[in-house]
Amino acid sequence: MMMMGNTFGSGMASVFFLWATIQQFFPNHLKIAIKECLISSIQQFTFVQRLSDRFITFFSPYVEIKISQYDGYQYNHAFASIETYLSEKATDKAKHLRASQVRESKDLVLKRDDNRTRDEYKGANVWWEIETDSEGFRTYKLTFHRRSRDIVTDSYMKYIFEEGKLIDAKNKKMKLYTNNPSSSWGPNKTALWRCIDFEHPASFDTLAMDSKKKEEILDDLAAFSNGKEYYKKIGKAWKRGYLLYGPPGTGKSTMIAAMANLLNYSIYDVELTAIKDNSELRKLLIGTASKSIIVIEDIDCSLDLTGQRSNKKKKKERFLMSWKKEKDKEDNKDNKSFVTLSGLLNFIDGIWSACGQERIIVFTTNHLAKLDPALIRRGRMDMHIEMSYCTFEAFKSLAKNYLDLDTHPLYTKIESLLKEAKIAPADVAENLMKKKSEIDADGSLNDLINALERKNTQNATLDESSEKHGFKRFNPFRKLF
Ligand SMILES: Nc1ncnc2c1ncn2[C@@H]1O[C@H](COP(=O)(O)OP(=O)(O)OP(=O)(O)O)[C@@H](O)[C@H]1O
Ligand SMILES: [Mg+2]
Repeated sequence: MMMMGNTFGSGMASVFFLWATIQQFFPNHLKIAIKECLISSIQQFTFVQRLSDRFITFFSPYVEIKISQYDGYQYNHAFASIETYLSEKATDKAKHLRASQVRESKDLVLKRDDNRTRDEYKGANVWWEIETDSEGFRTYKLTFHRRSRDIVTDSYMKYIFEEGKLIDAKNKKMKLYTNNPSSSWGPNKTALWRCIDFEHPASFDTLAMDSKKKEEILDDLAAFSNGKEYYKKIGKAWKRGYLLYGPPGTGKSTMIAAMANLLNYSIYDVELTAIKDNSELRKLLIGTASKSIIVIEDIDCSLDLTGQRSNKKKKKERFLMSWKKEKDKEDNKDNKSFVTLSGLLNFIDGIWSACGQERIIVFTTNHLAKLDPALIRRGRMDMHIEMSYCTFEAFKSLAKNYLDLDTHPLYTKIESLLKEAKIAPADVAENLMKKKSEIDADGSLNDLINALERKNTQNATLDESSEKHGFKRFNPFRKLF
């Protein structure tokens, strides 16, 4: 076809060149005769081409439709539906299958495991093929006979998109995506995100924290997820930011998992240090789907996001950044991120955030005081949630969870020790965990009491030495809000 097109083009050029020469040198009556002759040969040529087109179509009567994983920067959700449909539904027609066991189910689940699958719909045969380009982006190619064109375009495509969505809803499969290039997860390897099924047992029922605070968070999440019309009415992008702060082991990551389970959202775990620059961050964030939680853990460690820098310091940093960039270009081995605070802020409240709807952004930090006030101001991070050391109320909820205990004679002692001790729920949970085959509530509670007493002695020693040296113990988690 291509060759035929070229021949036709160069043939036409020669005809026009000939005509120009004739115009210049030939008498009128000859010109008219030659003109008529030329017109009839052009007509014959186009006729031959039409004929050859029909000939090719006759011998290759197949039509192809391509569905790519990404439409520009945006993830193509039709692609995801096709993938779900093909991997779960079209197994009876596939030659190669993959068996796996899913969560609580005892049965093996069969999934398609070949690159080419035949499917049948209302008597029409179609073939699906997956192609991966050099950058890792995938494209589904659908091939069918042209006589099935109407069935395929009018109803088969609609059918598979709907089926794919239904299967996803039924399986309630949430995904955990990461952009970390070092992770070698499969099977959905893409250049932007890699993902696995998200299966975390965390829930708000098992999360030990102040019950009033928990209630507030649950109400906020419910208002957000049902707020489609409200956000539209007030003209705001349907998104919400949560900042979780507190010492290590107080349940920040657990709360994110509980949020995902509650709302049935997928999680995008953003590794900022693996992102080259602001434009790569933008690409990544635009590639996220709706109904998702975008998580940036330990934001203070991921980037230099400290606030109130002096101009002099800023200038010096900018100089160092550009120098480093040049150096990176040179040896291309330093993996440092060049995402800036403004790049991040731009995403949070810029137009990028409006590209997708129903998205939650969560930042976590152990050091609230280290963050730039611009990053955590209200409106950007709508709700600031302090995850604190274990209180007696949180302990009771952990004991109920781990030991099935509502009350115990040792509770009074534990309550008074907890008033002094700064112990994370993770450490309490560690002591309450079953160490033998049988639950030994007394043993676990005594372990906890020993741990609390040790903590209190350590704190007392620290306080004593602080007083002696005339400084106060620094508390980075002082409540700012
Ligand atoms: N509030 C809590 N309620 C129930 N379990 C908790 C709580 N906090 C911590 N845990 C337990 O401790 C483990 C560690 O908690 P998690 O990873 O959520 O802490 P974190 O605050 O994210 O810590 P880090 O700041 O180090 O990331 C969890 O697997 C969970 O079992
Ligand atoms: Mg964590």
